[in-house]
Amino acid sequence: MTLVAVARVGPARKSKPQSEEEEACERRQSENEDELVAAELEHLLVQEKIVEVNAAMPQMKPLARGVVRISFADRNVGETAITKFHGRRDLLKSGRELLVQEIKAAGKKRGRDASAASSMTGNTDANTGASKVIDGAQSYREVDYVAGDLVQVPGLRLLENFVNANEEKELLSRIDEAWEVPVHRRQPKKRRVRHFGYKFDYGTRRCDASRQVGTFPEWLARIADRVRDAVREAGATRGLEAWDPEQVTANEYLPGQGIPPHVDTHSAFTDGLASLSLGAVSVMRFCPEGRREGVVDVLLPPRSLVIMTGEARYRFTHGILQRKSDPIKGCGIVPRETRVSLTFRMLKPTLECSPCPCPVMCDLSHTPEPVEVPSVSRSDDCSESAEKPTSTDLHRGQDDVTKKEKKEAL
Ligand SMILES: O=C(O)CCC(=O)C(=O)O
Ligand SMILES: [Fe+2]
Repeated sequence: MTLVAVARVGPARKSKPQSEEEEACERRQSENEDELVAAELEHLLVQEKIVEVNAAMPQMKPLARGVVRISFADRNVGETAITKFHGRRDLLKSGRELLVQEIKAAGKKRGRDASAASSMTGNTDANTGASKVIDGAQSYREVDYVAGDLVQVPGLRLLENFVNANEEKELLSRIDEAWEVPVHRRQPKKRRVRHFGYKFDYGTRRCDASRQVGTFPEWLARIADRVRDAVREAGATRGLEAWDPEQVTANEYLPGQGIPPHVDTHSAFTDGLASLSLGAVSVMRFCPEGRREGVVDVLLPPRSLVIMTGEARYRFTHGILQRKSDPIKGCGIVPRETRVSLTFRMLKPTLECSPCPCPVMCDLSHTPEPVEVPSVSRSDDCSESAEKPTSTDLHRGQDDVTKKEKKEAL
């Protein structure tokens, strides 16, 4: 996979030239200058020990005035370079600030250059040089710190400081006692997981309600009670007064690890999901019906609880991009650290989803009501016989997770 960074140097260019000749001269100079910037960047990659001398160098291509596109064949090298270069004024001989304006995985998609070029024409905050939303899921976006009710994703709620630092420490050490050895071929190969209450089956994306793997240990039951009260309160208008978590999954995300966009299986879990973040900040991406338009990135601070009810639970996919750093408003590009999450869910007594709040994201078949065709027999809504593609398959626009990784990582 190729990673593309668009580096831009400031400040603004010299005053407008008077004659055609001066203009041509200026153009030549600026073309030269951009070649020089490209050469300087190349030199910097070696100097900063990001690539080795004689190693295959990233490709540098001047794109427009003061803009250089850098293609990295190696994702890690690209991300390291970007983390080290962004926002620095001390790197270029000219003393101009280096801004990494866009970074994305280059695919075979057409119009790639056009999107890169459009990102240079006014999408940059003049004061900070930070990149704004450029192209939905295709690019790095700066994530604002969002808390409280998140209006763009109805039913999403973030409660900060849900546990304190001591509780966080204790939880982390308890979870760390016994990570599971992957047994299913689709169980995440890289991300470590642990299940409480019921095992999650990565093949069916459900829990086998007949196979309880024990009750919650005391340390988890205490937190589960608090999560129960918070979800009940958040979902009071949706009839979640009796919500009680029965299954908990612990996930460990090392830098560069994530979870593909998905909706938790409609037929297996009730409305109301909650996830507690521990250890480090991360960014969760929500997409309406898995589409890139309307994507919302939400910062999850450590010790916070994110609650999904209604549309957030049934209609929006949620996922964590596989990144080594996240651009966070006011903090710059923040390297990822190990995050552990505890996801609390309640099982449905039987596999059903009726009436389904969002049939396109449902794992069960929802056949439209028959319209005066008495001779055609139809299976009931929510029959298991005709499964739709999974919600993960329905997702479009995931930028940096390959199909294979998607299958493996969920
Ligand atoms: O890590 C998280 O917070 C989310 C995990 C998740 O979405 C899941 O286990 O279904
Ligand atoms: Fe989930």
